[in-house]
This record gives sequence, structure tokens and C-alpha cells, in this order.
Amino acid sequence: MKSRAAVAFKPGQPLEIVEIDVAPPQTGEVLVKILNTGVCHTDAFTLSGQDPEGLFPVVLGHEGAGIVMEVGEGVSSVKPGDHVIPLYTAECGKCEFCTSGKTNLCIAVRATQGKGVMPDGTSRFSYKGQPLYHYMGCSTFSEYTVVAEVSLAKVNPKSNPEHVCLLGCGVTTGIGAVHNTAKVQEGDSVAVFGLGGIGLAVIQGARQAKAGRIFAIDTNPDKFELAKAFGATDFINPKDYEAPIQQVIIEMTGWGVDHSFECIGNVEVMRAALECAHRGWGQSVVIGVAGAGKEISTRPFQLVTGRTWKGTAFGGVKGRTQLPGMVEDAMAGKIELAPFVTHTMPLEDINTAFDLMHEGKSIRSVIHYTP
Ligand SMILES: NC(=O)c1ccc[n+]([C@@H]2O[C@H](COP(=O)([O-])OP(=O)(O)OC[C@H]3O[C@@H](n4cnc5c(N)ncnc54)[C@H](O)[C@@H]3O)[C@@H](O)[C@H]2O)c1
Ligand SMILES: N[C@@H](CCC(=O)N[C@@H](CSCO)C(=O)NCC(=O)O)C(=O)O
Ligand SMILES: [Zn+2]
Ligand SMILES: [Zn+2]
Repeated sequence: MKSRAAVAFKPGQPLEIVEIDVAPPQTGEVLVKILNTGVCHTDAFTLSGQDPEGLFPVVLGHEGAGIVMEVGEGVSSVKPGDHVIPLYTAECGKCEFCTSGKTNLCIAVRATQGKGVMPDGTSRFSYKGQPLYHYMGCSTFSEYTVVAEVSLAKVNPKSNPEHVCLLGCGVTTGIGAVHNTAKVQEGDSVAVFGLGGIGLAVIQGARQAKAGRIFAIDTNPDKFELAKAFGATDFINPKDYEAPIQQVIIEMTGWGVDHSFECIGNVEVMRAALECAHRGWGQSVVIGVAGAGKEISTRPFQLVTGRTWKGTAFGGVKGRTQLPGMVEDAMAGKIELAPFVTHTMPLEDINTAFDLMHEGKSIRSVIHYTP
């Protein structure tokens, strides 16, 4: 079938809106019509050419919501008409990782996903007869996409896809990082570096956990207003200080914060986030994705004196098991999604979404395929 799609033909170039060919779903696969998709910084990261797994030409996008159109052989957990959220972290329920009870990092389709193909090693997308790569097992920048069954969460059909698409990545990652990875407790202090979709979701999660002081840190002070609305109590622009930002936070708190979260993808800030954590027990969670060749460093003494460095993918959330409940929480007002959607636009204007992100003017731009 034909599908409108925004294709990244080359790194660093704007996406091109073209009509691509989408082959039918094979065994264990599902054809999904995407209704809405958010644009996450990770899409921009891969488009920039900095992603070691980046492949071109590719259909990017991994923060979508849609409806099942057709299922391949052997698919039993979803049927045409079901409302779904594609998952870049699959959940097969059977692999060593799924059954460990320790992680959400299912391995069922991860190897082929990282190579931009479906589990049988081939692509369902082509343009003018040439194959296009899939992206993160989702490729939500195509109106019709093919996804592995294990990479689909079935959600309430009454949910608003323009909002719940954000649970496909950004909001789930931030909220999950607070509850699953850091396990923030009532009264704990929290520092959030980077106030985009991820950082603001961390703040929302911290407020749910009844955290005490919540420090919101960004070099763009325009982000502070929304951070305050989500529950941040203290606001820091590192550009206002000569001292390293970790020193500023330690001076403001005495010994540092109980939890810090890096939501930027900057290895220098990752170091600052670790070093502003409380002596003896403070922990720092890396969420941001850093470019190829980047490495983190600190004095080992920072760890010797009790700080812990952690990381999280998709906030530690098991998509098929937990995402339907998060959608219910959003419908019940327990998770706020609307304030994240600062812009909406048709697929044809998707490059504007990347411009707004780079200019610091958006939190999330949400693309709609049908008016
Ligand atoms: N681990 C995961 O599962 C996961 C999931 C989603 C996104 N991410 C990553 O999280 C990061 C954030 O994504 P996003 O969509 O919120 O991005 P975004 O671009 O919307 O937000 C980033 C924010 O960081 C701020 N910033 C940039 N440099 C800064 C600095 N030196 N000090 C303080 N603030 C600074 C920017 O002003 C902006 O507000 C990206 O690296 C993305 O790839 C990771
Ligand atoms: N491909 C990159 C790493 C990209 C990365 O870290 N992705 C995050 C999700 S970002 C969503 O916006 C993630 O979940 N990673 C775990 C996984 O992909 O299995 C690289 O090679 O460095
Ligand atoms: Zn993302
Ligand atoms: Zn698994």
C-alpha cells in the first residue's frame, strides 16, 4: 500500500514528505495507522548523524499512537480496530530480560531493531523500489507503519491520541525514571537538568512522589514557567553563575540533592548532575542520549563517597504491561499530558517541529496525519 511519510534520506538534511510503499505485515507483525506522533529530541539526534546506530534512508519517529489495520500470521494479542502505542522497548514476556523482574530491556527484537529492519531481517518500507530503514521498531513518521506484535501496547480506544502519543516516549520516560529507576520518596530533594519534554515529565513524576525541593535547571529561562506549573520549587540558569553548577546546588542544599536527573544528553552536565548528588547516598540518573564517541567521567572519589550513577531507558517501564494503565491515569487526570503539547501541525510541516525544538520554542510538537 501507499503511505505518506517524512523520510530522512541523509543525515543533517530536512525530512522529505513523499509517498512510500508499505508491504503487508508478515508473521508476528502488525500494520498500524498512526493518528498522531510527537517529535522527540532523539529523532533530532539520529537525524543529526550522531547516533552510532543511525541508518539512512530511514523513516524516523517513535512517539506515536494509532489504530491496528491488519495483523500478520500468528498475531493474537491485537486485532484490527484496536488502539495502540508502538514501543521502542518491546515486551515479549519470555526472554531472559522480561522474566528477570529486574529490567524492561526486552531483547526479543532489539538486535534487528537496531539494524533498522523487522525481525526477519527485511524492511517493509520502500521508495521508488529502494528499501528504507525502520527506526527504533516504530517509524511513526509514516502514516502506515509495520510493527512487531511484541512492540505494541493496546490502550483504551477512548483516549486522545494527540495526547497519549507522548506516553510512547517522553512522558513515560520522565515519570518512569522517578518511580522505577530513582524510586523518589516523599520529602526527597530532586534536581532536574534540562526542561524539555523529558525533564518536565521528571518534575511531574517528582511531584507525584511528593518530593520536597525540586530544582529545575536550564540554560533557557523560558522553560521555567512550565517547570513551575508542573511543581518545581527552585529555578537555576547555569549562565547566571560563574561557579560550576554542581557547586551552586551543593551550596543551596548543604550536601547536595537526594536525586538528580540528566535530561539533555550532555556529558559535562552528566558529570555535574552526579557531583551535585548528596554525599553518602545521592543518586544521579542519566536519561539524555549523548553523541557517538562521548564518554562520561568523574573523580572516583565521588562514588567512593557514596554517590550512585544510574541510567534508564523508557523510564524502566514495561510497555505492554504498564502503558495501558498509564493511559488510564492520563484519562483520569493523574498524568497531565496537555501542557506538553505546545504545537500541533500536519506531517507536511514536520521540519518546523525540528526547528522549534532547536530554537528552544517548543516542548512537544505533535504531528497529525488527518485533520
Ligand atoms: N533514556 C531514554 O529512554 C530517553 C527517552 C527520551 C529522550 N531521551 C533523551 O533525553 C534528552 C532530552 O530529550 P527532550 O526531548 O526533552 O529534549 P529537548 O530538546 O526538548 O530538551 C532539552 C533541554 O535541555 C536544555 N539544555 C541544553 N543544554 C543545556 C545545558 N548545558 N544546561 C542546562 N540545560 C540545557 C535545553 O534548553 C532544553 O530545554 C535527549 O538527549 C533525548 O535523546 C532519552
Ligand atoms: N542508538 C543509540 C542510543 C539511543 C538510546 O539511548 N536510546 C534510548 C531511547 S531514547 C528515546 O528517545 C534507549 O531506550 N536505549 C535503549 C535501547 O535502545 O535498547 C546508541 O547507539 O548510542
Ligand atoms: Zn524519545
Ligand atoms: Zn522479552
